[in-house]
Amino acid sequence: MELVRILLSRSKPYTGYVIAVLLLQALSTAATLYLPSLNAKIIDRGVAQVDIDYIWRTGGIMLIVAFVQVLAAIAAIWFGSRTAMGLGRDLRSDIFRRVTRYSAEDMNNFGTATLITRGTNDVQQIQMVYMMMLNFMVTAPIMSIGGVIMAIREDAGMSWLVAVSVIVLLAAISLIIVRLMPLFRAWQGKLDVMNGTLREQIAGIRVVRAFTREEHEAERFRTANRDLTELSLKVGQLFILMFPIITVILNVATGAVLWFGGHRVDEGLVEVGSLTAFLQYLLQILAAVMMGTFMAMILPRAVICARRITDVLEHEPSITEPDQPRTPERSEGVVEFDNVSFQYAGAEAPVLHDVSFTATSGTTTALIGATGSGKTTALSLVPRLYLPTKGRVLLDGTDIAEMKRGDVVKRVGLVPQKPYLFSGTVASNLRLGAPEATDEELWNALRVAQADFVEDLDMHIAQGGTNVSGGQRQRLSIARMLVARPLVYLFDDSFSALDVLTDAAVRSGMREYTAEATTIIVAQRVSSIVDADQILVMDAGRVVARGTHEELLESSETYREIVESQKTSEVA
Ligand SMILES: Nc1ncnc2c1ncn2[C@@H]1O[C@H](COP(=O)(O)OP(=O)(O)OP(=O)(O)O)[C@@H](O)[C@H]1O
Repeated sequence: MELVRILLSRSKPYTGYVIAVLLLQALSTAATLYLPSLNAKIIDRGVAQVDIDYIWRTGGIMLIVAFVQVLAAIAAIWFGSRTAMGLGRDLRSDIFRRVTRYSAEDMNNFGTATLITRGTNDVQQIQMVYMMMLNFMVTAPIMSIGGVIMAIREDAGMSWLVAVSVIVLLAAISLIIVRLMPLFRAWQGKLDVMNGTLREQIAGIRVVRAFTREEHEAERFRTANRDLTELSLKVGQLFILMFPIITVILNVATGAVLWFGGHRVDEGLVEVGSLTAFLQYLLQILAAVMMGTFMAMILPRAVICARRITDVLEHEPSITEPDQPRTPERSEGVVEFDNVSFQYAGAEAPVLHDVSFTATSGTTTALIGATGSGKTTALSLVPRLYLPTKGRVLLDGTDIAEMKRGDVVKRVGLVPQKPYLFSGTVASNLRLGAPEATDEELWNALRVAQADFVEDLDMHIAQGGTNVSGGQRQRLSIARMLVARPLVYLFDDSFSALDVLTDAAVRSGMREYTAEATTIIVAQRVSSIVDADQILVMDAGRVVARGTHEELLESSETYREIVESQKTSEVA
């Protein structure tokens, strides 16, 4: 079972701590078990025979035992917490490390939201169960078995009372738990729905406002929220029921012990002190039973979480490092697509079919075509975000599948369609690919990328770059790539948020960077690519025409249509 595997394998670094917890808990429980029998002695010998000296002495021992019990319990919890928290930290960092090795395809398959939940909430569940296990694992068995032995030693004649109380308590708690479990499972589902709704609404708040859908969305959220609340109330009601029921059982058990015990004291079968001790042992046994049932209640959830975490940790990234990596002998940045086809995992048909072209250094290759024709997909094969399902992508003559990821990334820079900025400053974002870049280099890249809104390199950038506009984000991410100075520059529709004049200014400024490099541009606007050395016209995943702007105007009907459609829209 995954939970056992996770706990056993990951406890290894904390073996010393785990042993300490177990020993300390054993000590603390033994002390707890010892106390009632000392109490019995004080009553039966000290009080009954008015032996003040004996009362003092045994009372002193009780004090020391109680002190040891408290100290051992505190220390056990301290070691237990450190172990459980340490295990949680290790798990989280392993999940993080594994996820950073995932390819784009793996990320698509899992989904960001669930990976976050698994790395936070699920780990927390495991931590909690582990912490309880460490503390109950020793306490509950010792307390229940030891309690039974000690109780029988005090008065064997009433042991049937222990059996009856345990059975009644178990039956009552089980009845409640059986009704709670499905509610718990449903609750997890409802929580997911509410989180999902909330996430979607916050992320899409602008669209909601733009289409004045606030009322509709509020209603959707209200429903999700109400479902969760109703279920939580049901869970709460059962929980509330649990406490009075347990209290009643404990009190009835106490009453029964006093009733039957009282008669036995009358008959001289047992002494008062032993009766008191018996009562305390009975309560301890019932407490141990409650611990056990509580564990049984939270265990299934942890089992599910462990399974979800194991799925992440054992998922082999779909793109792995080659066993014998090859490094290209040249460093020119020549990109070659050799009969490349590509199909997304789970998709019904390929989105690229037999794409072949070569982009050499010092030249610009442009991809143009209808929405969904596969331009972005083709571009994302260059930095090895995906591997082709057929054919090869070569970088300086070497298949990128055979290169180390680091070697590919060093040579290739991509400005994605939706650029992402990290929380920090302009400088920290620009230095992402070149940590040693000087301020001067940053300013130069900003100037070329027309990011003239930046007045200070320490300007704050919010998570995701949400405190700058879409166009500004694009300029910053262009600057970020310029700073890294790769051999291959990939622009995925990176100029779309720029106006025509800025677009032209950026492209002409970039020549000082890209003169020797290979540039591949995906563009919607023909004006962005008229100067390109070769233009590939894509349609439904195929390259249907290639050539310069002039050549294509002559030869390609599709290209002419694209040019015409843009002229019409410009006039309009
Ligand atoms: N992660 C994915 N999983 C499955 N199919 C995908 C995925 N991403 C894109 N596709 C599909 O692949 C096809 C090509 O998409 P791609 O993004 O490469 O097109 P594009 O030419 O760049 O479009 P646009 O100009 O709109 O950016 C589309 O039909 C799209 O539905």
